[in-house]
Amino acid sequence: MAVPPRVPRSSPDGSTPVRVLTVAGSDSGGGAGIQADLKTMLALGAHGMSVITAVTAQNSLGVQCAWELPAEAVRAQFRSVADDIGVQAVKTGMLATAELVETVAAQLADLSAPVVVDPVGVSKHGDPLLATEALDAVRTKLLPTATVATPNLDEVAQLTGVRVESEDDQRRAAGAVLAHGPRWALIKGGHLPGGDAVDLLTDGTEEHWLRAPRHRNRHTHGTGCTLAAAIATYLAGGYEVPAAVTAAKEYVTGAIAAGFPLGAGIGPVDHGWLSERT
Ligand SMILES: Nc1ncnc2c1ncn2[C@@H]1O[C@H](COP(=O)(O)OP(=O)(O)OP(=O)(O)O)[C@@H](O)[C@H]1O
Ligand SMILES: Cc1ncc(CO)c(N)n1
Repeated sequence: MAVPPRVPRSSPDGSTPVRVLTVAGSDSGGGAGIQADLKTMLALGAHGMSVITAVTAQNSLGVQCAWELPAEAVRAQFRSVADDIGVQAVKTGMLATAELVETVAAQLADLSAPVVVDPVGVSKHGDPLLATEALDAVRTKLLPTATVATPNLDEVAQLTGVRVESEDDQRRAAGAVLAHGPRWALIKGGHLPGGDAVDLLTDGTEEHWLRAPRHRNRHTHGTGCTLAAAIATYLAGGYEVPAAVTAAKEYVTGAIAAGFPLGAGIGPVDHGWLSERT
């Protein structure tokens, strides 16, 4: 198994340490959302910060309840972090409502740091994490701010209408996502059948097919959040997009292989797997 690097101790501007922000929902079970993101950032050697958009009561069986925060609370958290500590990359995850999508997009539009948009729509159990009325704001306000957008196949279908069943479809889906303005699209094939988990990264010119062995482990709670947070961490550390996504894929693949049972349902990936290796 490839062992991904940790980011350098100091960030590209010479300051220490690399600082990454996640704007996402809290997962009480600790496997996805804010908790997955902060663990990923720590594992890869960065200082993680958080803007909490929503609180979920969630475990290995699904999302039992969710409450979004007021837009003012989201804006205030963002300003506190950006104005004082400084942000070298941002990852967005669960944004819950159209108002929060617009609030976050407005903050991102003024930021010069790279942005990874994980357009979270539903949880692994099918529980909604984004209001259907918010899809338009994701397309028109959030995706244009993205350096990389990382939809899974359900999110691609929701956002673009493209149904993906093959690698050719992944290419068409990427074109449809790029039409909404992100610089790069990563179309994750984790939900496709096949011996490998294959993701397509493209900016419309370059194509990178990222392949990793599909692990038969059912403890995959938090895969999408972990991948997007790792990409943001590597971008904050000065990596170019293809190198950042390649290293992030190595990190999530190892975390899936090491995922463990907790609760009666789908357990979390192991964010700490690297510390066993190095
Ligand atoms: N069983 C598996 N073995 C190896 N890699 C996997 C497996 N399942 C998913 N992946 C990879 O994990 C990453 C996340 O993809 P996935 O499609 O699971 O995201 P997601 O559906 O957004 O996750 P989430 O359920 O957290 O929302 C991708 O790189 C994908 O290829
Ligand atoms: C809070 C949160 N964000 C994202 C996901 C995606 O799976 C989840 N299950 N929970």
